[in-house]
Amino acid sequence: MVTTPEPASNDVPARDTAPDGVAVRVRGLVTRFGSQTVHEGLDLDVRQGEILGVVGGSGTGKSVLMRSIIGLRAPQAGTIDVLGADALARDPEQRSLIERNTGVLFQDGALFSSLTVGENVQVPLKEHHPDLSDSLRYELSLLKIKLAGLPADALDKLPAQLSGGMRKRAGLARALALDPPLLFLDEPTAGLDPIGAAAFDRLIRTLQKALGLTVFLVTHDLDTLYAICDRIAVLADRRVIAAAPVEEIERIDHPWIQEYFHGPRGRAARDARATGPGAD
Ligand SMILES: Nc1ncnc2c1ncn2[C@@H]1O[C@H](COP(=O)(O)OP(=O)(O)OP(=O)(O)O)[C@@H](O)[C@H]1O
Repeated sequence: MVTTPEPASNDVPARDTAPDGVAVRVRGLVTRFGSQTVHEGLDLDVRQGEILGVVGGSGTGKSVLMRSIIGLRAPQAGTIDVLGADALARDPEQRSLIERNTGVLFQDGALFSSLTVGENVQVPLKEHHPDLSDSLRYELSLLKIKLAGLPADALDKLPAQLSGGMRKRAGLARALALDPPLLFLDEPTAGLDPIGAAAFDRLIRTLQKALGLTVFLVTHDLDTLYAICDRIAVLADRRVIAAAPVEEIERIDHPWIQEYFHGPRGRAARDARATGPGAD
């Protein structure tokens, strides 16, 4: 695997392992918007090396949770630890360490529309490794684009010239630019047709295994949950009511879980896993 260079000696050391096997630890999280309480004492562990699927009804605070973990919004209370660093610290060194160790794919890809795909992938490289030569940066962006399953000629295209599925892959290439051990994905298969969604699921699983990634994945897609997630965390009643493998989650006697996992779509996703190409 090609890796980005070691930081300079006066820099914060890269940290790519969790001290105790827990890559992300959230404790007592409280999130409020005005009089609306979204999270009330939410606890969650993301274990190193797993794909954790985060599910819950609309408005239960999945995206806000993800944004809090990656430091885009400060909660009213609680602690968030990412690879042993305090994610809520304002200390720029801690922030930089977390930024360098996390890749994020937002729902719409969040690419800069005026930059080519290659330039988009180079943005984090320029920010965190300004000393890299242009040619090395170019080579790295090409590598990431190929890793994300895009053809080399996608490098010089603008995001608007790509299909929705290709834009997601370009966003994934950018998320992987710094070789982060932690990947955050917000609704990665939303808007993709079933074949494209299944291909994207397989890509995430393949990359996760090959690169040893820890993945936090917000989704509504039952097929994704059954196909690639090691554990599922369910948000309801302003907290994580369960975090376990899908077979255990299905059995929990909670109205939202029963409706979600045992409705027609849940049954179809379960059947697809049992009979599909990925079945054991
Ligand atoms: N910046 C904001 N200002 C005010 N309210 C917000 C803000 N961001 C989120 N909320 C509210 O917080 C709640 C949780 O939002 P969030 O986007 O995390 O939900 P979600 O679980 O991801 O939902 P969905 O599955 O529909 O995407 C919602 O009620 C939303 O309206």
